[in-house]
Amino acid sequence: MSSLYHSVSQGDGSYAQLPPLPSHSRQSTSPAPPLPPRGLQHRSSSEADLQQLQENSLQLRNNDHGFREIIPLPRPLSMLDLAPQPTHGCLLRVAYQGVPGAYSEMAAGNAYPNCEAVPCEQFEAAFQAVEQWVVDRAVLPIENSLGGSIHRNYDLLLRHRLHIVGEVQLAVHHCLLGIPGVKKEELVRVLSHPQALAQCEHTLSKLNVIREAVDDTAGAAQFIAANNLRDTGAVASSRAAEIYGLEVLADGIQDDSDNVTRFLMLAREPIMPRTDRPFKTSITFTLEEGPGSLFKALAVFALRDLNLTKIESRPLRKRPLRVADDGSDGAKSVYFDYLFFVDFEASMAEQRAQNALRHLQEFATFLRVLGSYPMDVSIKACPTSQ
Ligand SMILES: O=C(O)C(=O)Cc1ccccc1
Repeated sequence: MSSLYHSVSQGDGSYAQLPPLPSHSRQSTSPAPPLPPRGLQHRSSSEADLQQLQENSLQLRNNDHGFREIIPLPRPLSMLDLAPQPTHGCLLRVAYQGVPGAYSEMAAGNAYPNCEAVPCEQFEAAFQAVEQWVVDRAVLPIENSLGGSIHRNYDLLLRHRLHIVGEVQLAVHHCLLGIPGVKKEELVRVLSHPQALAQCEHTLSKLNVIREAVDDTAGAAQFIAANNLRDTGAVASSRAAEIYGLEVLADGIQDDSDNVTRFLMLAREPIMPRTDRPFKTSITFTLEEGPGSLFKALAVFALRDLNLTKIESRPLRKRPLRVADDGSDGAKSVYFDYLFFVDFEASMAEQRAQNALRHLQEFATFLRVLGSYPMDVSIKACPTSQ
């Protein structure tokens, strides 16, 4: 499996290359200044202090001048190093697309309480901010219980080489926002993220307004407030109303009260898969064209009792069409070529998951593990205006 899944080391349960520590906490690799000859150094010769030094992974050795010097040794790993760090997230910087008040910002706060959420104009900027060490994580909305998959974001997952390190399921509660004093019947148009507009289709068609898609929900609210647009409303969160000084003209306007969006947390490095809590693994693969090829691919999971939670297919951008000979008469067929995305309930630390992917690798023409990460088994509530 090592060619499919490699992991390095790091904090918050994830394993990343550590940035340089501040100099006061860095263990020097250059030889420590020589200690005075024994006898003058009662402290270092005492049993307790020597033990302390050993605990600090230092070794005393006579140097060329007969002085004792400290040699740093690698500190043995303890169980504490292997346990995931508590996700205080206080030092984590998490990039999201949108402006404050966006649902992605809430998802970031749910995944990493006390993190610093960093707004980005576009997803591309959020991904690059992680890749260039400007931030530690990026948040990506990936699917919604009403609107389905956010296809563009599946494509982004593939274009970049970030790893999925977590997920958050947020119950999205949409409000219709407007300039204070405006009545919802006075609105001529409503701006929002396309997913939000789709999730409020029923309410918006009753209002008979023009719908306009913008990059994010809170950005729509900010735009209306900044331009004092009395004929325009925004579908956004009640938090966006507070931030931009808008009024909630209607609350809970999504077509179904069960409106849940799933967000992915992305990092430069994968996390160490574990088996002591429910994990999910996301993969993407391509298959040879032919009867039953997808059936065969899915059987590798069924055979090992691995529950699939999601399957999605996207046209293969670089090679969307395949022309094949159909028979002796020279007829040709044109097929669409697809990339499949599958999520299954297991950790890559489990033998059955490794076996399933080894099996799939035998006939998949491409296979990549996007991440193995703790499953969000709850649905987080989004703040409401009441
Ligand atoms: O625009 C936002 O606020 C987002 O975070 C994207 C989004 C839009 C609609 C539902 C969930 C997430």
